[in-house]
Amino acid sequence: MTEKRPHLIIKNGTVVNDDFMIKADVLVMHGKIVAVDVNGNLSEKSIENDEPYRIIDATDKYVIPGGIDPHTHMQLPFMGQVAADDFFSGTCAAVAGGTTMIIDFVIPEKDENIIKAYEKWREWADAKVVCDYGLSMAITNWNEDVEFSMGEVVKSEYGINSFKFFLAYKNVFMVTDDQFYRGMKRCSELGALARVHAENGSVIHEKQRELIKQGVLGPEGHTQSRPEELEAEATHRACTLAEQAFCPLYVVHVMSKGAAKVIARHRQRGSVVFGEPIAAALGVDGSHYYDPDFNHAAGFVLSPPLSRDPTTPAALMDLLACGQLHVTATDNCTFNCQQKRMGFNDFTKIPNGVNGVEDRMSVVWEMGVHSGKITPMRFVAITSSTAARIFNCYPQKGRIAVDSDADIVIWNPTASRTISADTHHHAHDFNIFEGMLVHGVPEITISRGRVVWENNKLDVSPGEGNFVKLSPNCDYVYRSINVRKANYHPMVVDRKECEPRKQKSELSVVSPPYDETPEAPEI
Ligand SMILES: NC(=O)NCCC(=O)O
Ligand SMILES: [Zn+2]
Ligand SMILES: [Zn+2]
Repeated sequence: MTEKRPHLIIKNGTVVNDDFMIKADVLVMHGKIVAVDVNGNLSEKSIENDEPYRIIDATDKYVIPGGIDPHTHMQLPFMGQVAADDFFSGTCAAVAGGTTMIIDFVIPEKDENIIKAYEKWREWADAKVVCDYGLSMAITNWNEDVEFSMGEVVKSEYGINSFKFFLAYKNVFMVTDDQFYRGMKRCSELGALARVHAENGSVIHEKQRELIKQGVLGPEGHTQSRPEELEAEATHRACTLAEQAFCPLYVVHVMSKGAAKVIARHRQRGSVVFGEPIAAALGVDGSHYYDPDFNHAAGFVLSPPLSRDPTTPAALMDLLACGQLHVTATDNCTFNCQQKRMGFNDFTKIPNGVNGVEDRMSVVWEMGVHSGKITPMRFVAITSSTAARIFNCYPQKGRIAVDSDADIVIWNPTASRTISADTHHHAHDFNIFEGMLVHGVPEITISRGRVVWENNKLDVSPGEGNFVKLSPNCDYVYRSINVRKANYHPMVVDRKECEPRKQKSELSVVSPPYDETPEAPEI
């Protein structure tokens, strides 16, 4: 084991954090960063006790914190199928693309105890992950058991600090507004973050029925049943209810300009709300739903759908650049062509979900840094550090600094590659970015000090990754909300001295005689 995992001296690279970049050497021992040296003095002499070490030359490369993908669904049972990427292939794809931590979702069935569901996910993931992972918990129902169990899973033995609510998928995962509000009040009590899938599930359900009746059966029905307005409406509702509940909110998969604008408007009013566009929305658009090939069109089906407006991907990147959107994720939830064919004659049965975990870093680099919109520092912020801050694992994750975990990527900004299902490390047989040329390539990925990806090859074993417990009461998301909560006092009007109300006959109110009542104005 020690032979396979020597200490690492990364020399001559440019270290990039979200707030500075500088030429420096980095020393990695026992899974941690133990030195960052701007004088270039690190050498084999830095290694104690003749232990095995390896020097990595990072000349002309960036040394960046490993990517954090805060939104994945590995091996998710969904719409009668199980997502093709399990925690092994999914995390293999992650590290091949420069991502060293994922946050996946426990999604209990409506009548399932959330602690039982949590244990199931841990069992699935612990045995298979090749990099670190955390969990977020979905709340798909509301009752006393759910309310109590939320309090349990935020305890340190479980390590959950965020809860996700679906306003879509009627009769499956969707919660009503009152359940959502109560859930967020509970989050606020517990110091947890609320996350939301924002779409109007009830109206979508109606539109799906209308379209099927009208004979629209193919994947084009998916986009037509989910107009962008229904994403914007639900996003506005979610932000409004979160404000009422004194709860910070994180909107997952922001897919449209309308939803992004809603987030910006609420932030302008002081709301603590974060927006997460995904790689799919930054790299491709919704024109694919009209492709005559069912397999192709169905391969792009996810919810909310990709925008039909071809200017949306660039607009979302602009908002990431200027700080109105905050993190990039993937919603990685992959299905084979065969699985997508479940909905051949009925688009409502096409399993929803696409890939992203392998290609996110390169797609964001291409659309952001290579296009000249953002700096490498902002790239680090939106692919890693801000997620670490929001989910309360910073600077353990998301930073190149002494004592941080050695989750590091040696990033070659001048290399390029063409994305393809033929070469990807996902378990499924389709890639929504097929044929896309991306500049910016993760040449080496290091997970807790282990080189897991190099020379286009994986060197991993299932179960090598660790579960990262995430604790509540994160200052980054709760500081201002806690002040607002403390300043809020419901108003009570003191009426103790009030006389009982007089009988109607005693009241001296003079109402005008009937014929003097002014006429209603004509419209
Ligand atoms: N997004 C999607 O289509 N599939 C995964 C489940 C979800 O996040 O909504
Ligand atoms: Zn979702
Ligand atoms: Zn999702």
